[in-house]
Amino acid sequence: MAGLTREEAAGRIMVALDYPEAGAAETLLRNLEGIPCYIKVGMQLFYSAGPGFISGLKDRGYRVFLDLKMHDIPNTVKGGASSITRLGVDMFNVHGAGGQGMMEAAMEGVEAATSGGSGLQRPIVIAVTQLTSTSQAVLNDEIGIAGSVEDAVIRYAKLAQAAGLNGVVASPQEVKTIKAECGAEFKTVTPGIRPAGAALNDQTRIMTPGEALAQGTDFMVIGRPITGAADPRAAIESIIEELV
Ligand SMILES: O=C(O)c1cc(=O)[nH]c(=O)n1[C@@H]1O[C@H](COP(=O)(O)O)[C@@H](O)[C@H]1O
Repeated sequence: MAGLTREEAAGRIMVALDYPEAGAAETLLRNLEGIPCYIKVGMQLFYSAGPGFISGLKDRGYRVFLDLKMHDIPNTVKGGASSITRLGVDMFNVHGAGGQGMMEAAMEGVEAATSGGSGLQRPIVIAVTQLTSTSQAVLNDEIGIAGSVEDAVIRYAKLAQAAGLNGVVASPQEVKTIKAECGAEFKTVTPGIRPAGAALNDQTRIMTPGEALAQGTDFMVIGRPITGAADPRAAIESIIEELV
């Protein structure tokens, strides 16, 4: 629908390896072998498999998004960002709720790790806005933030941009407004992707892969619709098919 090549389409998909240990993740990777997708490692797998798993992915040529959603005082986040940068990942995230100062500290951490001829690449740094599991009702009535989800997301996106970050994690439903407010170059990474008919699980702000691409999203984070499928390779192939 959007004229992407198969390779471009695969490159926009970030497969979320939400597994309890490396063995299960390796089984999935073997199943998807040869598909040039991005790999997302989140807290469940990283806390279990650790930095060695990340270097293994990099050695095999994968682009890696390390999703640890750092949210702490600026000094701690700065140190964490340096350590993550030294793992050689292509992308990592912090939580926008830490505010502009915390996000600036993350960028200082990246700078500290990459300066002085370290030879390390600068990862793309993005901020989590409002989780895609958060509904309008939960935001207003439970968390106690007034206004629309979209307003809250845009507020974080602008703070992230002011802090020098490269983009945000948000739902595909907010992509057009983020791009309008922050510019086309500001990256949008969107979970909450559900092929037509797939189970929503705990996601609330969702779109199909084709709809998300039409909104102009840069990357789609997709976990269970692929990892929970009886045939994960067929599942990702069918998503790629929807995007070309
Ligand atoms: O930062 C993320 O990646 C993230 C942010 C967000 O708002 N919502 C969200 O679902 N995610 C992650 O994206 C993935 C979505 O997985 P599925 O719901 O299984 O497709 C999970 O690994 C989540 O941790």
